[in-house]
Amino acid sequence: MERLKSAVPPDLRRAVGEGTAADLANTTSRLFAFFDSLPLFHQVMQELTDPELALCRKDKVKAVELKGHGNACFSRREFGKALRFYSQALRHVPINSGGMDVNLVSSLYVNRASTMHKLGLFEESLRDCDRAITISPNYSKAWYRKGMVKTALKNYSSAIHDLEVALSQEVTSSGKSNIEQELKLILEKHESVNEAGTSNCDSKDRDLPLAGQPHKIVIESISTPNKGRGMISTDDIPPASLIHVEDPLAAIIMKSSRETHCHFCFSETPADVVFCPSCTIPIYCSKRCQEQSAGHISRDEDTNLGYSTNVANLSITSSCKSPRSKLFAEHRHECGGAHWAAVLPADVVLAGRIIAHSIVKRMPSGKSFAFSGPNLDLVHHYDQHSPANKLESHIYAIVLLLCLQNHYRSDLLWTEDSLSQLVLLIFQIKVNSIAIVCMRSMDRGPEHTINRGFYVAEGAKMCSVEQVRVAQALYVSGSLFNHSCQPNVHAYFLSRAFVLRTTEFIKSGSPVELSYGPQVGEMHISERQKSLQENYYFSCQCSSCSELNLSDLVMNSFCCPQSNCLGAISESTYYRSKENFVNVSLGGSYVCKLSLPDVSKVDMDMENVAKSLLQNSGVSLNIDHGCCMSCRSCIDLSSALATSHREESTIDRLKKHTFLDKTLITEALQSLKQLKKLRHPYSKALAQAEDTIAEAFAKVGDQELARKHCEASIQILEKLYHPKHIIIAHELIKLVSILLSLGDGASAAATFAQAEAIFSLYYGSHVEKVLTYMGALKKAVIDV
Ligand SMILES: C[S@@+](CC[C@H](N)C(=O)[O-])C[C@H]1O[C@@H](n2cnc3c(N)ncnc32)[C@H](O)[C@@H]1O
Repeated sequence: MERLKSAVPPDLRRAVGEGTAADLANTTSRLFAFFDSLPLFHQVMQELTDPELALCRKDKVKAVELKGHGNACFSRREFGKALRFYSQALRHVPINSGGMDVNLVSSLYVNRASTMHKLGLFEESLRDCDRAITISPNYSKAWYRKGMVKTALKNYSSAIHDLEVALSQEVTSSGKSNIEQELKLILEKHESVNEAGTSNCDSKDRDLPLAGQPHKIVIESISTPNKGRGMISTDDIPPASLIHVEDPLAAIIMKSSRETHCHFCFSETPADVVFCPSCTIPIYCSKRCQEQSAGHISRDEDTNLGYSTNVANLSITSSCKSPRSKLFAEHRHECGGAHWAAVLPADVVLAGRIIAHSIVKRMPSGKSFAFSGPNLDLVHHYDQHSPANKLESHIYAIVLLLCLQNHYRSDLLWTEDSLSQLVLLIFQIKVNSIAIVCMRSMDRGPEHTINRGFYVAEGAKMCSVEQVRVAQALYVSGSLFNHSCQPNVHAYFLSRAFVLRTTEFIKSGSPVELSYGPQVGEMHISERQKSLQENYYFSCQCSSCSELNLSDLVMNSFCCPQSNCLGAISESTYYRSKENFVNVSLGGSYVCKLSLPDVSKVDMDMENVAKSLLQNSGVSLNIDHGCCMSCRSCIDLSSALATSHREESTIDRLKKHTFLDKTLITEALQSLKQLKKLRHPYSKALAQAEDTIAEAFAKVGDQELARKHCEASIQILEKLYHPKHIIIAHELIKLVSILLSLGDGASAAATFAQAEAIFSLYYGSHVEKVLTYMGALKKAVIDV
């Protein structure tokens, strides 16, 4: 794309960069006319759309070669490596009905099944056997392997059936006698051992979980004076109520998760990963996801296959009704050899999926029709974008349109207006799409340092999760929720479904707002304002951005040099006007204007931290950066900052080392001591330092000290966030595992109950679905 960008002449570049949304018809058609006469453009389009040049074509020769490597590793008993080679072979082998070499594909499934059997991955192995049998029902080796895995699972009667089928299909006498021997052994075991339950081997290929039903709560979209449209509640809503469940109009995996997560449901892929039948790019956790994403669905596509969540009970009035999403094979138009979808940025490919969805919905069979995108009526902020962004999106819109036309051929006619619509859609996606976040389990050996993780007693499995952004999606109704830095709803995902739950009581008529990322306690007001302005083009006026609050005062602050003063010293300058407003600026730039909280409601912490600002009403007052907000003593801020960064990075070394020696911990403790002299006792830097040190002590087995530092971290976090914030629950979970290791069952149970109560507020009945470790931890707490 850089080649195309630099070929655009300066006058056209200027016209595009300085143009507004009203000029789009003109700027897009001028740029298209320029590209149409540019040989380089046609070369780029050829590279992107010609299947002969595609890097993602199926390749039988390569598949055979990879199978050979797999076989060699298997004979050397390098099963992990063999598994990877067989999977890669399956990725490259043609598996669509046209070019499929049936014997090669089914032997690959069976070889992978045998490898997974060796690795103890029984469920996965059985699924591959079934895949081989579906393709080659008379394939003796597939039935044999299936029988052997069932034997390992002690499911003898089923294993006997499978081996009998294998025997009836086997043609070689050596093969027959081998199966007969196994059968004899199994029959003996069957007589002496009780039967195990049947395994749910094909569960992966069955239905995805339902997201659950939202409460019958009415939220509606209204027009607000300064936030555009927004959602409000038309009823009182209790805390922890499920208020919204929605499937995406379209979604796309992030590049960083392409090799680890299913491209349809976005869960982590199992060992028996499934590939696209026509190209080598997407990977899926099951055949079911593959079919939904790439097409080839044998059942009626309009039938609800069990995954889509039912939003029928959710009353959303006015213009924000979500179209009942029909299943649409969103990868189908990208497939077929060309690799443009793997090369273009995710938001551009997402725009392509939305257009393809609308094309497929309206496509009258056998007739050409004019392109027009879906009328999503979403904000785009086109005019506020930088000239570079505008030019880039123009180029992507032209390229995408031609890629789509290449797929739909003469069915798709387009006009200048089509290009303007596409540019706007790309900008709508920038502001309205939502990152799908999943909780990745980090269940490794106890030697690993973890994020938000915890350890249980010696020898037990360590369970932990970290948040990963796996995909980007557009939700039609979900796009109408505005932002607050102190949200009253929590958003999470069940597979592709977007779920919203209230975290506090919401009075009828109040705004229902989620966080776009920036939150009080997580980010300082200056960072929140900057992030929201840069990404969403608004200046936040939520309650936490319009009134002075403790969290913002202390989060990045230093402590006062006067020994008995709890005042905070900030990098920001606070100027209080006679009208009792406080103007905040940072590094000479204005940040925002805040009102003073009602003095009668100010708690002691806040008063101690910012006495000067709160008490001298009716006079103007300047608290310069580096000066105490309570007693106005000053420190050398730049030297304090430099020392703090140095000490923080000494402590952070604990996270980078797998094996912690005594010196590292001693140095970290020294740094913590220095940090405590510098940083305000409620500052984020101290909370993080305490947390890192707690994890280090847990790792080396000193659970008493781990407990002490973990509790210190929680105490600070309770000042920065409110005590029922989800961050506190994650920290409490760490404390539970430390308490379990100490054998303090009573404290562990009480702390677990505290964390569980907070999580229930955020996830309701979905707690264990989202935080998969909770079930095991609960059991550990009960068992102690
Ligand atoms: C995902 S949309 C939300 C719905 C939007 N208000 C509408 O009318 O379609 C995001 C945009 O809404 C506006 N917005 C969201 N939260 C806001 C807030 N707290 N204050 C001001 N504008 C806000 C901004 O223009 C932002 O770019």
